[in-house]
Amino acid sequence: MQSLEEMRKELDVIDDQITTLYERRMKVCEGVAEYKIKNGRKVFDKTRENEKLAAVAEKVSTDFNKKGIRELFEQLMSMSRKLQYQRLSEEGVLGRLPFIGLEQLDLDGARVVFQGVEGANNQAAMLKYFGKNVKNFHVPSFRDAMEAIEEGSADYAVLPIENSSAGPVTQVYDLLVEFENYIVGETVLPIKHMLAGVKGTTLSSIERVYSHPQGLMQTSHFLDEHGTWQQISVANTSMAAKKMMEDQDTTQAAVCNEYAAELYGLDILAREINDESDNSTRFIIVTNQKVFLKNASKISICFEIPHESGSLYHLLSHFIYNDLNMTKIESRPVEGKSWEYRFFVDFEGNLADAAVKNAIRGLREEALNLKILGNY
Ligand SMILES: O=C(O)C(=O)C[C@]1(C(=O)O)C=C[C@@H](O)C=C1
Repeated sequence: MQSLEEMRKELDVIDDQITTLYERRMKVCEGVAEYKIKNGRKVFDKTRENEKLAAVAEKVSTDFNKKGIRELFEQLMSMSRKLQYQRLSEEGVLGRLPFIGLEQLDLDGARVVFQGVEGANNQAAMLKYFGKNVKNFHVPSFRDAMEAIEEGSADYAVLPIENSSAGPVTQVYDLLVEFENYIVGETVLPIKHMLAGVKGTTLSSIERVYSHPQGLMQTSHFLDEHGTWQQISVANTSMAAKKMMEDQDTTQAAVCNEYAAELYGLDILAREINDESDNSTRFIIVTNQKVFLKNASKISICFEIPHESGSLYHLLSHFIYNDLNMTKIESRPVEGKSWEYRFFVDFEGNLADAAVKNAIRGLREEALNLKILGNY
């Protein structure tokens, strides 16, 4: 039997050959890129790649090696594509993205819509971002807020997108796909939940507790201690508070913020019942124009992927090869396609950066239905 040293020497010789061949292959790919730039051809050619993968798998013997050689060539062709996108970027033929860069947002006389009623956390987020003199109105649902912007009755909407303890506000993710509205800003607000009821309500008189599903989730430890209370979801925490005022019923209570409790004349029965003491929610600012701030530093996109092994891995490699820092990934089911998912990715960058254009070009060619949700 050969010694380990001898086998390693043999591997070194083989690897030298592979390395030389790799460089030679990439040199040819540079030529392919030049050809494609000149002739306006797409970099990604799925048919050619599939033919290549089938051909190389034919040339090796065992199932293990067939799988291995496919993976190796998937990787080689993926590197080749990245090199080609880079050449396209250097030649300035990446194309323009349909977003207009602005020095600042047009906030003059802006009308802002938020979901809920007076006292909602959405309202507090709006006041934080736009200041207390902002012209505003509220609507019953997130969908209504999206529609208000789309049809132009509001210029901006403020929508919650994620909570530090309860996670994503999934409905807002889905609406971002459905509507031609774009994220232009974000703000994070600490959220402190109170348990509030009308005068005379006590912890022992409560039978039902009302709040937004996120409010119920974010206070689940406290609510679990009162397991007999029925938990009822309503559209907004402040709507729950308003309902308490309207019903004047001591068998029910609301999970809402302190301002809403005060506004609707409720007593606070328990303070800061949120599971996490630093509970906070991130809100996005949405508009109907494809604009971004020139100093924006975060991009949100979403895309579907072919239902094939390795698809997500290959798509995400566009971030790695363009040195882009991915900060978040979420997935949501695709409507009408059971067990297929749409991915939402946030990464650092500005739409004017070459690296970003390069990554988006690659993602657009290889993903299905890529949508840029905003740069902010
Ligand atoms: O043949 C091409 O068109 C190439 O760009 C080369 C190559 C490869 O590396 O083999 C790379 C990307 C395409 O998706 C298909 C194949």
